[in-house]
Amino acid sequence: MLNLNLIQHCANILGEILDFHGPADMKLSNYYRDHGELGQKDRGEIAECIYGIIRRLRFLKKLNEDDLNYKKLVIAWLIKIEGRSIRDLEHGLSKEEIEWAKSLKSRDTEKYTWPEKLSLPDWLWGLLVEQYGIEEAVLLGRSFLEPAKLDIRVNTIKMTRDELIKLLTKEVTDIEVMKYSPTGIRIPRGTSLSRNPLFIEGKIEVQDESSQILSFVIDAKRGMMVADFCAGAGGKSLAVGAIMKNTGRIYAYDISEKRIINLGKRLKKSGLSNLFAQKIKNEKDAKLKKLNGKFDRVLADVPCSGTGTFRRNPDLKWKNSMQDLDELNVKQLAILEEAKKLVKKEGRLIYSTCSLLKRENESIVESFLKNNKNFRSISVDEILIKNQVPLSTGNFLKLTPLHQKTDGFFAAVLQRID
Ligand SMILES: C[S@@+](CC[C@H](N)C(=O)[O-])C[C@H]1O[C@@H](n2cnc3c(N)ncnc32)[C@H](O)[C@@H]1O
Repeated sequence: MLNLNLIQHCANILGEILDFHGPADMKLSNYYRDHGELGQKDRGEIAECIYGIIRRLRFLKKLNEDDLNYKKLVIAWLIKIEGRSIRDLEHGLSKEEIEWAKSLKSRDTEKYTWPEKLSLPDWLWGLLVEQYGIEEAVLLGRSFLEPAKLDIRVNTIKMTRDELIKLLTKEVTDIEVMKYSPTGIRIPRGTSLSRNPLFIEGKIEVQDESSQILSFVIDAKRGMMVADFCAGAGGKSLAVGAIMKNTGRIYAYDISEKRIINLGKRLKKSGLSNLFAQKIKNEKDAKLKKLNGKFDRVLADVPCSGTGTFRRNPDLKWKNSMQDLDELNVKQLAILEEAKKLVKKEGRLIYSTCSLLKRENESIVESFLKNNKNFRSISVDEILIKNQVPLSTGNFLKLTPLHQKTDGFFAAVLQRID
């Protein structure tokens, strides 16, 4: 619960974050760095408040009559979402602010539209309703408002999940064994791990359950050649490397130098020696040519709207537009068209996004299959069964925070059949 002395800090941070230039978590870290007087507990409470406000920004702005007065946004969040009483807040507020806070009580929020109540942009609400129907869209919208717990993957190169649980029980009270991923546990959000020896020694990684499940969908076997086309900082490459028990070879590519450098740092502590990371200029980089037709598995975890990750990255709600979605669609198909060239005969191309939108998922796969008759979609369910993942979502992997309590995620497995 927010200590009221921190209200002004929260208002200052909102002033920096709400232009939505740059990631919210980075701006928050920068603020903490410039305000060394804020202790660990204060930082936790501030983060809770800031993310709570970004999650419900549209609703809170509406209450605020669209006035971007940052302190009032914090007050509205405290009163309407956190249920704090006005008397509790009084000593930190001016007379005018107290009067305004009192007026909040009488606002009739029932008459707000669904996207206002659920704090979603109209364009996205339209797509969700079209795809899921209004009832499920409302439930999905509500699920985006629930903050996610912290998901951990055990690095099975170094220890088992049981060993991890035994060790962690001493310091973390509420540990859940993941329902689907055989390598994961879920712990309370806000648990600080950066100085934990398990993290420093590469025995654990922070990774959402959906991404852990994907690493089993890739179905990489010992000794295989695997390419991770959009590897980012390597979360999925590292997980696959461990599943392959440090055999075979994984080539991880990304256009972002910074992410490839971060991957290198994580790789060092992972204990893996089967992973090679390289920066590429773009999906047509000449480096890739000599590897055409060489891979058993090629993952294209393409850039997307991130609609599946709103619980963790609520600022994404306010960063994308319909036009961005059009541009993303072009890029997604272009990457898939280049990634396919790396797949060998009988090999598999895995297309994935952390999006809930058909336009970025099924529609891209459909277009691809239409133009590439030498690929066919194979059942994700069957792969999951073989890998002892107790989950069934049909031909494609389709996860949502509403149904599986994971980030929203999509994957299709496309086998080369010529
Ligand atoms: C969804 S993220 C990947 C996340 C990553 N697989 C992980 O598990 O952390 C998409 C990545 O694609 C990269 N990217 C964007 N355009 C690309 C391209 N043309 N070729 C390769 N990677 C690209 C971005 O830099 C970003 O890291």
